[in-house]
Order: sequence, then structure tokens, then C-alpha cells
Amino acid sequence: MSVTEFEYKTGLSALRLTNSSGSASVEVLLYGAHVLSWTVHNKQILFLSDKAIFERGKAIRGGIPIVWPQFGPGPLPQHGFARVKTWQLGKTNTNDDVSIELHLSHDEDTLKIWPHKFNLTITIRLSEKSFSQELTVHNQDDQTFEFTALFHTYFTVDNIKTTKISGLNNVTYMDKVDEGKTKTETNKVIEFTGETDRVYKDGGKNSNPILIDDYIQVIGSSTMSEIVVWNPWEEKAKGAVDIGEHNFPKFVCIEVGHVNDAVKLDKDQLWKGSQEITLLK
Ligand SMILES: O=P(O)(O)OC[C@H]1O[C@@H](O)[C@H](O)[C@@H](O)[C@@H]1O
Repeated sequence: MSVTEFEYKTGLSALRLTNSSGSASVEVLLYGAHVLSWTVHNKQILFLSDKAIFERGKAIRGGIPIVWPQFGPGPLPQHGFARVKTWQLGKTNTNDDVSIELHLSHDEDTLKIWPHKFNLTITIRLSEKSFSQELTVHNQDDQTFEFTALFHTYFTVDNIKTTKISGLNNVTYMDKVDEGKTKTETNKVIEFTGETDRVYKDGGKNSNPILIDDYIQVIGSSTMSEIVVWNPWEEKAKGAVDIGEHNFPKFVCIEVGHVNDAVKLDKDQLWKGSQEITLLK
């Protein structure tokens, strides 16, 4: 079991966590606290675009971007700023499951666009067949602030056209590709036939676990009970410089978050949200 530092493309500092048997590893950049890969028995569970751009100030396409303090468009840049800031390495642990902590605090630039003092910690933990991330938000300001948060996970799939997502039956969702209409999921299994961009409200509180192709289980904490399901499909993928039409069949985003309304966090208070992803085979 180990944590090693290495230099990724364009000189970005990275860490590799390896479990005790050496069967699983995770690579994470300090830039964005961005998980790039999770490999189990040589199989890559996460999707990272071959057209991803590794430039400071730009979001990385694939892996697990951290969306904070704003989901989607709004007064801040799309999906907030945590994914384009450089985090600091905190504690590492190689005793039980291998884990690391990464930290991000307000600075001159964040205060200009979001005038609140904060400290974020992400704990990344790896075991044989599962991987988790926990985000802790500490309000260090002298007043309450509000945020939304999400783990924007890109999963590798054999082909989006045969990918099946279960566990969201009967859950209400907002359909972002149909004028934001509110709908109820009538299918036991979700399949993909076109651009899909949905926010399932309290999807994570459904009694069934969320499964991708019956073997990847995604569980969010009770504080992160929304599930976003996204695939841009052919045209939008073609139009995105960092995706490309050859890539849209290769991934699905299943994103655990608190995005339907904002978390209101009082001064000096802590908020925690997490996801755990487990391989069932
Ligand atoms: O291109 P970005 O900023 O990483 O966002 C990708 C997608 O992220 C999803 O979470 C959103 O629901 C989509 O609307 C969005 O297009």
C-alpha cells in the first residue's frame, strides 16, 4: 500500500494511491483535486478523454471533476472554481485502507468572485474493490454562505447505446434536454438513445442502489441525494473540442451531488458529503 508523487502531463503534480495487494490504484492531480483514473485488476473504471486539455484555468474532461460552489451555469464560471484551483496535499494514510486528504482555501482570486472564506477538504480512500471521496466544507467566514456540490464522475462504458442504469425507477427528475420539465422515471432500467441530461431528485435516497451495467454501484451520502445522469451524444460531443464524436459512446456521467437547492452553511460550521463507488464483480 503506498502513496507516491509523480509529475503528470504539462508538469501538473499528481499522486498515485495503490492498495495493499497492488490490485487497485487511483491517480489524482493536485490541480482540481481531480481524480484521473481508478484502475482495478488492470481495468480502467473511469473515462478520461483523449482530447482532455491540461491547462491551468481549464476544466479537465473526464475522471472526477469537483463541482463547487456552483453546479452548472450561474454568476460564477460553469460548475464553480474548485475544479480549476490547485489544492494542497494534507495527511496521507497507508495503515488501513490507503487514503489522502487534499485542501483548498479561499484566496485573493476566489474572494473576488465569491466573497466568502472557506476551507475544503477532500478525503480520497481506496480499498480492494471500492473507492470513496468525502468533501468537507468549513465556513470560515463571519456569515452564512450557500453552495451546491457534486462529484462529476465519468464512467467508462463499453457502448452508451447498450449501457443500462438501474435504481432510479419512480424517481422524479428534471429533464434538462426537454425545457427543464419535471418528469418521473417510469423505466426500471434507463437506456440511452440520445442526448441525456437529467437531475434525479433524491435519486440517491431511493431504496435500490444505483447500478451501472449491473456491476458498478454508486452510493451518495444522505447530504448528497441528487443524481445527475449525463451523456452529450454525437452532435454535442463533436462540437466540444475536448470530447469529439468518437468519444460519446465511451462514457456515462453518473454524478452524486447536492444541487437541487443550495446548502446553507452557518459560520464556523462544517458540512460533509460523500460518494462511494463499489465494483460488485
Ligand atoms: O462541460 P462541463 O462544464 O464539464 O459540463 C458538462 C455537463 O455536466 C453535467 O453535470 C450537466 O448536467 C450538463 O448540463 C453539462 O453539460
